[in-house]
Amino acid sequence: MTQPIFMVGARGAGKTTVGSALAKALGYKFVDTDLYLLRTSGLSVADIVDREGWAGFRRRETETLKAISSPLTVVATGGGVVLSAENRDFMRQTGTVIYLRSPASTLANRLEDAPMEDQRPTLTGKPITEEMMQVLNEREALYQQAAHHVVDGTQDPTQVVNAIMEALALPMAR
Ligand SMILES: Nc1ncnc2c1ncn2[C@@H]1O[C@H](COP(=O)(O)OP(=O)(O)OP(=O)(O)O)[C@@H](O)[C@H]1O
Ligand SMILES: O=C(O)C1=C[C@@H](O)[C@@H](O)[C@H](O)C1
Ligand SMILES: [Mg+2]
Repeated sequence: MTQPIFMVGARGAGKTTVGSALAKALGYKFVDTDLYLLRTSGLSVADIVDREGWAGFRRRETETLKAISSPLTVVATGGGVVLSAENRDFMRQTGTVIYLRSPASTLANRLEDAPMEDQRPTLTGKPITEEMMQVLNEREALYQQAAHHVVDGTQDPTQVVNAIMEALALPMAR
């Protein structure tokens, strides 16, 4: 299997953390749409949203997704990548899509510990637990629709990597 592996899920799901560990375990390259955008434009998500609105950010995200996806690569996506049918189709058709699934309470706890507001400006204006409940209500079906494999993301990152390897029927990481 050489096609890209796309990590999807909500903010705090571990797409960046687990995706990077998975790439290491597989000897794949690791890329991240949020970090690529930050590095290439010099603008944080909050900066882009201030200047261009969420629609501008989503346009850039779609361009980035297509530009950085290549064989033997793990791609950590942004939490909202599944909102676009174009993105969902692209990922499903060109790669293997892993949905890292955790309840809103787990996501909110992680985000409270590491808010990174520049990269995660509020989506709803609500407190974090309510925001994550609303986001999952709105997106759960889209994450499921995009995914080839749904993996429990509540375990520690090494265990999540091993669960993904098992789902992909690959030898386990040590
Ligand atoms: N499996 C895990 N167990 C415990 N903590 C985790 C796990 N995965 C991620 N974290 C922690 O949760 C926080 C968010 O993780 P990460 O940045 O990887 O999420 P993300 O899905 O990439 O979010 P975003 O959509 O905002 O980019 C980090 O502080 C990270 O250390
Ligand atoms: O869930 C979302 O909509 C987002 C998640 C982050 O990864 C960033 O892509 C951005 O903050 C938007
Ligand atoms: Mg991330």
